[in-house]
Amino acid sequence: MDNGQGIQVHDKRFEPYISAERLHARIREMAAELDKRLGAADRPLFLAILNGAFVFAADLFRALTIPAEISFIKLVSYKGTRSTGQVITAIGLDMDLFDRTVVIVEDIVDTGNTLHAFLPQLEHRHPRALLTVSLLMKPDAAVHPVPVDIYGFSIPNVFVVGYGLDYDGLGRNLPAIYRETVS
Ligand SMILES: O=P(O)(O)OC[C@H]1O[C@H](OP(=O)(O)OP(=O)(O)O)[C@H](O)[C@@H]1O
Ligand code: HPA
Repeated sequence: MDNGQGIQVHDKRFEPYISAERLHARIREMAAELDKRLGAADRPLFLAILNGAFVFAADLFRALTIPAEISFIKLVSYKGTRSTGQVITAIGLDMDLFDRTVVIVEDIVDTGNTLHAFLPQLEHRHPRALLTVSLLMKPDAAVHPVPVDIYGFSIPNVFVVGYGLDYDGLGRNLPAIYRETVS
């Protein structure tokens, strides 16, 4: 698929953007920051959002040295009424979050719609603290400002694939991140 110049996924061309080495170096730094910030927390609970975050979450979690738990949840979004806007249901969120230190793990915050709709649901469960961690964020695409406490890379408003991120189901297994080639 990779001919040295770029790759094809479905109908789109992509070019190398963030190498596997840069990803892993940055993730080690993020884990060190989390170790420091969560060192006093009692068994912080990492909640990784499926599907995209599964690769990042696995590497980030293994780079931590503090005792911590991890669980994976899937968000299903549908359009509510005009007053409720986007509605999100979390599948697999069956643990008690009361008084827990919870760390949301995302692969990307793009428009912010997902976390904007989901974070209030978590707040309603009264965690002791709620942190958000995202590998990537696209500030120029933000529709809703959402708090991202720790992020790996701030990127322009370009479509990216790889390292868990997909284009129509493909590309998640690429070890690095590629950006769409706009000709
Ligand atoms: O800030 P936003 O514009 O809401 O975009 C971010 C969300 O989009 C992606 O998920 P997606 O719904 O594509 O599902 P996937 O993780 O299964 O690919 C990504 O994993 C985030 O959850
Ligand atoms: O740039 C992106 N790539 C893949 N999935 C995404 N979900 C939100 N933004 C993106």
